[in-house]
Amino acid sequence: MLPGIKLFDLSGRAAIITGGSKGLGSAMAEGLASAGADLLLISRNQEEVEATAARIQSDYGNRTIGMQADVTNADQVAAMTDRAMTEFGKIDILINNAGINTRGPIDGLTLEEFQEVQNVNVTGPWLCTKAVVPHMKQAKYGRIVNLASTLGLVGMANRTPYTSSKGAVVQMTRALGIELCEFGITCNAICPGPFLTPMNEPFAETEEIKKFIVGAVAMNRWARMEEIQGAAIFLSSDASSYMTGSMVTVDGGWTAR
Ligand SMILES: NC(=O)c1ccc[n+]([C@@H]2O[C@H](COP(=O)([O-])OP(=O)(O)OC[C@H]3O[C@@H](n4cnc5c(N)ncnc54)[C@H](O)[C@@H]3O)[C@@H](O)[C@H]2O)c1
Ligand SMILES: O=C(O)[C@H](O)[C@@H](O)[C@H](O)[C@H](O)CO
Repeated sequence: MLPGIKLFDLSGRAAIITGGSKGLGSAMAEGLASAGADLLLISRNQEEVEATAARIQSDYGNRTIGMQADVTNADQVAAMTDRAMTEFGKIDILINNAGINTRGPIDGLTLEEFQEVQNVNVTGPWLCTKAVVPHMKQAKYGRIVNLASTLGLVGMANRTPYTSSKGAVVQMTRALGIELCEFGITCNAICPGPFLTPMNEPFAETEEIKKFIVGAVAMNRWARMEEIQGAAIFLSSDASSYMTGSMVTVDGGWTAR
């Protein structure tokens, strides 16, 4: 192994995770904390994100800070970046995880509902990346990990806002992967399959989702929350140094079919 390269070891690294208060964001926060990273978790819900940060810091002994910020608000994103620089002096890793999913047939959705999903899922990661990149360029190092989705790769009925936004995240990841690699910064995406997070819980018992889990997912089951952590640690670490603009599917074999 090359001197100074730390495969899967994130000790001494500082990461921002958006949407880090619950769901996949908090699962990935635990994964990165277990690999040694210090964390700034962002969410719109201050109480929730502070509670998650306190729990992770106490369980893993790293530094974990929770902060309220909306990824669609440029001033709040600037405050997020400033806070990370003040607390850690650098930003090694950005995980663009915050996202929303509004479902329904196209003729039952409003323009505002469509635009809100694009705003959070596409403008959010773009704004957060734009804010951290100058610091990463200066350090000549960075790992940007976007949470796309299998629904950025394949279609699903009644998901036009979400599939459109995740297709855009896939393409943004490819463009940034190419644009940033000359500065020592990689940008890759995870495309998760179905995880039983607060985003999906209200739909878990619907016939549509039950049929989908059995019919589309080769492993015939929901993912366990910790099953997102390997890909998140890998793409945040030196182990993925020759990857940029890549999609890593964690989908129980859904898109292999
Ligand atoms: N759950 C799945 O099966 C699944 C599958 C594929 C992709 N994803 C993607 O993974 C990511 C996380 O999904 P999840 O299921 O954990 O969702 P979730 O709803 O359980 O959690 C989303 C998090 O994002 C935060 N958030 C939402 N809008 C925000 C905003 N404007 N600013 C700041 N924070 C905001 C919420 O506060 C929360 O912390 C999303 O991008 C989602 O699209 C999820
Ligand atoms: O109800 C839904 O819209 C789906 O269940 C999604 O949330 C998927 O689980 C996920 O996006 C897979 O890529």
